[in-house]
Amino acid sequence: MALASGVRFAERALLRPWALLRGTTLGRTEPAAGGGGDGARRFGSQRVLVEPDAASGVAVMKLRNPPINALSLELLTELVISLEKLENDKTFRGVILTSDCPRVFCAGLDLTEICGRNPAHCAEYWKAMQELWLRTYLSSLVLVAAINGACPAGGCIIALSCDCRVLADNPKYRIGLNETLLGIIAPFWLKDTYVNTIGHRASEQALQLGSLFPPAEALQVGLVDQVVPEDQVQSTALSEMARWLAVPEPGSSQVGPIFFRSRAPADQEHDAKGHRRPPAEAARRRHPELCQLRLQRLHPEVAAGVLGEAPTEERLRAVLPARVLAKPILVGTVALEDSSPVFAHLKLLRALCFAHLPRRP
Ligand SMILES: CCCCCC/C=C/CC(=O)SCCNC(=O)CCNC(=O)[C@H](O)C(C)(C)COP(=O)(O)OP(=O)(O)OC[C@H]1O[C@@H](n2cnc3c(N)ncnc32)[C@H](O)[C@@H]1OP(=O)(O)O
Repeated sequence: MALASGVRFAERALLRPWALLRGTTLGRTEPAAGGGGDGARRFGSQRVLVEPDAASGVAVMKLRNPPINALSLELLTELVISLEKLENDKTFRGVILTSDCPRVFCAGLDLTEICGRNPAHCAEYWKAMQELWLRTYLSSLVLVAAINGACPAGGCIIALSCDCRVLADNPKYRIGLNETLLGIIAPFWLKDTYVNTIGHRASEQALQLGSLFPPAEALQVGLVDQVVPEDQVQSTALSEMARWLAVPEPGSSQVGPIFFRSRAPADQEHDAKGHRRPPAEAARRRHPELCQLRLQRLHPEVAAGVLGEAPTEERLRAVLPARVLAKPILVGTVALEDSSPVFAHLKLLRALCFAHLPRRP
């Protein structure tokens, strides 16, 4: 949610996602649907459509990377840029995140970005993913997720990074962190995000089992705040947004993501002169491990030994999309440096570990 109003992401140099973009048109501006009589203009990029309403200070941001809104490097990058653009525009205080693709909110990481790619690409991809997480989780805007489709894995993380979640009541629209079923072990920050939302025991169970919750269960466990008929998702999200924005000067109080989402000692939040650090820098100080993530090409046996048991080919074949498996798999693993202070906590650092599988016959 909103941070102190004067606090913005000054540390832009750390977030230079446009450098990652290849062949993407950004900043296209066109009249908003419905006339845009208030002067608000629709803008966006190839994969992110932004419909701003200057009068209410709320923008609707739609993911449109068909068919399933997989988080490709381009989509991650364009999301970061679009959010940054709105954060920099004082007109806007809230964003509703939703999908422009039927039946899917977001399928999570684009597995084609990490299968059969070289370590440099995987590292670039992993970094972009973390940047989006930091950008959403520590956003100075109120973020409401209008979840109008399936919401597994990375899609769920995006939703969890929002202040509030409204899910369409369709049993096919399941939500949760199913990473373990893919042989991906949740990094600590992903686990923490789950715990912060649904509590320790529920997270322990859900993460380890890779549970995907249908709407009623998602509501019961606290993963979403409202479940409503599909045609009411958008309007409910707008009502929720109004409720959050009704709080005077959200973020100028001590109640905001920094308050709730960190347990940082004061010296990580403030510099020697007592000035509040930019949120991205504060987050990096709290979690130096984030900066230390390195892609290492580990020998499969080493990966299995260091990172725990590698998933079997049968298991992966059962869950991974056929298109992904058609490519030579993997890739290696993302792990923390040996020198990381948390290296001992294996459960937390088994970040992204796939088995080394032979080419599909
Ligand atoms: C804030 C930053 C993010 C932090 C992220 C932290 C880490 C997250 C880890 C992950 O996200 S790993 C990815 C896990 N994702 C999944 O398990 C989703 C798998 N997909 C599905 O469950 C379904 O596809 C769906 C999303 C429910 C949609 O079902 P639908 O029946 O509508 O479509 P499909 O026929 O299944 O798929 C269409 C097409 O898309 C391919 N595909 C599906 N998922 C992915 C994916 N994640 N990456 C790449 N490609 C994917 C699928 O293979 C089909 O391809 P085809 O060529 O048409 O056969």
